[in-house]
Amino acid sequence: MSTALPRPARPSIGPPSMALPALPVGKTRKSTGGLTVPVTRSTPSTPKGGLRSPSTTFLPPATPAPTGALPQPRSVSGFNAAGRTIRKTVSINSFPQPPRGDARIMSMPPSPLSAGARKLKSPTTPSYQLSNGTPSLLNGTGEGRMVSRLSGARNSDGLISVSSPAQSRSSSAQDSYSTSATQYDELVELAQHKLDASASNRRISKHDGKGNVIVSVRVRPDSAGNETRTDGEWMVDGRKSLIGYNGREGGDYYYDNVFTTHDDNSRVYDHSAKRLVRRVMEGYHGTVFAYGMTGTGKTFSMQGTASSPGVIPLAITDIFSYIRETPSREFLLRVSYLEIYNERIHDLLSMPTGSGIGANGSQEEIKLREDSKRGVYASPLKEEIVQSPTQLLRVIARGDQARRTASTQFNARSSRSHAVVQIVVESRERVPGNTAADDKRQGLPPGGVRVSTLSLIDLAGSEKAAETKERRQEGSHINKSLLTLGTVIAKLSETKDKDGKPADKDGKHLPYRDSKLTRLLQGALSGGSLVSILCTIQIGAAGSVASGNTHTLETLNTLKFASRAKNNIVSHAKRAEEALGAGGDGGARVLLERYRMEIVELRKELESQAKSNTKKENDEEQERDSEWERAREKEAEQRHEEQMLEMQLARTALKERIDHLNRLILSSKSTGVNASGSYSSLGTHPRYSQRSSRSSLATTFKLAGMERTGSMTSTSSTIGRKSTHRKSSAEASGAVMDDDDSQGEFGDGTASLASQNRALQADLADKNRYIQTLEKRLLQARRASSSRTSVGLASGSKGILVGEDHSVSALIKEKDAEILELRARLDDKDKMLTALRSAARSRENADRVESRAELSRAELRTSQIVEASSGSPTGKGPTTLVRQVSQLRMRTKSVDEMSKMLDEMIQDRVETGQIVRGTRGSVRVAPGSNKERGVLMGQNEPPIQLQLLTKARERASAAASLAGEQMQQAQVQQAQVVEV
Ligand SMILES: Nc1ncnc2c1ncn2[C@@H]1O[C@H](COP(=O)(O)OP(=O)(O)OP(=O)(O)O)[C@@H](O)[C@H]1O
Repeated sequence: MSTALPRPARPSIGPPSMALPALPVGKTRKSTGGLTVPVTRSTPSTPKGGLRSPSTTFLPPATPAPTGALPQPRSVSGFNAAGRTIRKTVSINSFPQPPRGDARIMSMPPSPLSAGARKLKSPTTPSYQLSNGTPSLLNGTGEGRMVSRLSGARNSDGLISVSSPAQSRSSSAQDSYSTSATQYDELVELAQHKLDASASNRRISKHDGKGNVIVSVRVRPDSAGNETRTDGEWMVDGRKSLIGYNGREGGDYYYDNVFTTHDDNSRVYDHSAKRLVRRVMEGYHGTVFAYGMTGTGKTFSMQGTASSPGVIPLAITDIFSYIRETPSREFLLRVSYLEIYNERIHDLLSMPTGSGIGANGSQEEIKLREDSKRGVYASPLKEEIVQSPTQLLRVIARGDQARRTASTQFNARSSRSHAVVQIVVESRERVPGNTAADDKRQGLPPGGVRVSTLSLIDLAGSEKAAETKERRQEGSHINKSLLTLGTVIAKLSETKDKDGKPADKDGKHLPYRDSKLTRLLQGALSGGSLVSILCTIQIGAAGSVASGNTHTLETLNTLKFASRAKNNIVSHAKRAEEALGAGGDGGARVLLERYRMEIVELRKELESQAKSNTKKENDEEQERDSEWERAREKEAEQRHEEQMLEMQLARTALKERIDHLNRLILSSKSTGVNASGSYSSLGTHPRYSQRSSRSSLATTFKLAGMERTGSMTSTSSTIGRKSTHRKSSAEASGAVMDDDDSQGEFGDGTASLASQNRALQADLADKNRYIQTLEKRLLQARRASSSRTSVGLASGSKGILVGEDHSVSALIKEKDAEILELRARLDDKDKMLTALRSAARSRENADRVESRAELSRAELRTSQIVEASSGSPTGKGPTTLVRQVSQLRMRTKSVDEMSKMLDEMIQDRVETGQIVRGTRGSVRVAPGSNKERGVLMGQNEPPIQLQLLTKARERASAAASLAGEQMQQAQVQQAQVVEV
């Protein structure tokens, strides 16, 4: 959506460029030293203390103005009512609104300045009914039209027709300022509507681009803060936007705005830049620059102070206000800040702050490039995207810090470089009804992006002379670039060369390339931009520095520069076209579009990532769950295995213990039970193991074998046959007691008893150790179980672990019970052994008595036999036979006694219900007996005691029958012997 602004016709009467005063070059100024203040003070009609009325004060000189004078000679005839109206139209502030269709077609003077010039030419031209103005983008809403009624109203306030004292004017000026431009615009708008209907036949030139250029002059107060004196050569009239100089080369200079010393920065901004800034936000390029001699207030006007912000901060405020007020579009702002110092471009945003002069040696050289779309631009240049006024101001303040300043003759902090703040505004229309989120979701570009640029330039001040070499060098560069600027502006025309490029009136190239400044301003000066030029002057009081001849010349030069700029610069600024997509017009520069596309892409990527992430998360969660399940199962398995292991261990331990006990019992049998099945008297209980060795030995002797007793008897009776007895004893032992290993290596029973004692004690120690080991294991199992229980409780798996704990506890209890039972069994054995010992003792006593009697009887019989049959043919003596018979009898008796004793014990058990006697004499464990369970641990075997008892009994029976047979054989032999 581009708006082709009307290209204004060149002013029919332009300032004669050839007659312009020299530009601010030192030498020139020196040569023009003769431009002294004209002796116009003598003008008798100048009212004292007040601004001279144009009609009375600024009479045209008797002689025509010098040829070099600007074409705004004072004209008395021009200041009639009509002239006032005309003058008013000169002010760009009162310019009407931008062109609107047919309403713009009005027969108006094409340009404010040309109107002024026309006024000079036709001073008696009657005033226009419609106060006109060049159709301009910078004139608010008036669009270049103003009804005479309005003019009349303005006239009626006496601002134009009646010159007022300075004080009166200044207060009026203030009033004027307090009446906002917007209000004024509204009035004009109202008038325009009325005009549209009635004046459609009137046409204004749509082609006068001068309305797009505003030239203002600001007068700085003197250093003492005094009001600018208007007596003498100078006259400043803010309302008339007039500066009159009464001296040599003097004249009246009319501009769009003349700001007096009373006008503050806010007013300056409102009238010179506000509308331009607004147009930039609408898509036009705009350039504001301050031009003037050093120390006249350029920086003060552009930057201002904290209490009185200048054009730059006020523009920034307006930019963001516009963005706020325009919800239908979205904006992106980026800012760059460069300076041209000694004809080199430096990026002020890339320089370290406070670097001062010459501290940028390491910076990459920035060059000016040209592009058909962008025009002339500096590259590489840092651009910062800003999102708030504060941020933007901070960026600019940072650049200010880096800017070069130095003290000069007229300014303690003089800018030594041209500084260019460039704010690039990208904007795009939002699709109606769609929120930004919708746009992003759909990924549809809602519209093209429009890019416009606002350049705010604070030029370095022209300077005549400098004290130091450095200042002189700076000054020469500054002056050269300003001279080139003035030259270009002076040569500006609508003429194009054969290539279609702007050329001067003679068709020659314009010297834009002669300086970096003009090259950079080329786009603005050649009409592609709205332009506002603020020229600052100081015409101070008499006696001040500013009142010197040189200073006056500089001031005049500034005024002439401003006049030329106003007359020559023609702006055909067009609203920038909207670039569709990143590849459209504007190309890669359109960051907004790029960002938007990037956002859309990123959003898509994010969504797809989010989807895949969600899926991945689900998968991971499932994986985690299954892993957790697996871990739990594994843990449970491990726990189960541990439990099984513990149980196995416990079972193994118990089995071992049972085996051990069984071994002990068997060992007891082997050591303590003789061939007739009697038991060793040594118990497993410690207290029994500590019994006196004498008792044990005695018992063992009795249990070890009857041949031992026999041996003793034999020894005691037949000392001379000791060796024979021993042999016989060994034979008998080998024949009768095959399983008796308790006799020891010496076979005398004494050594065996000692070794038995040792073995039993060792067994006892083993058992104790074993019990301790078992107790330790149980303790460990308890601890492990309790720790698992606590862990299980902490992890919330109460049920399982508590259950497990119960099973472990039950196991422990069971094991405890088993231990108790084992102990009880040991006690039982001890008791049994004690009983066996006592029985053996009593039997031993009885045996002694009986054996003595038997011995005497046998000896008696033997002696009788010997006497009856001397010299036996068998070789066996009758004494040996008798002894054998005696031994057999004793053994038979002993076996009987043992059997009897065992029967008694079995009977005891039967009575106590521990065992049940079968029908054929067999025994078995009583069902439900605790001991059975304790001993057998679930095995279907009879208890060890019973096995032993049964076995002993069987052996005893076998021994008895054997003894009986032997006895019978002995008796037969004896009978044979007797017969023999
Ligand atoms: N309108 C004004 N009202 C009050 N003080 C002003 C005004 N204009 C300028 N000054 C003061 O004058 C001094 C010089 O002003 P400034 O630095 O803006 O001049 P300049 O034109 O930028 O000079 P240079 O070209 O050397 O940088 C500053 O101290 C500033 O405060």
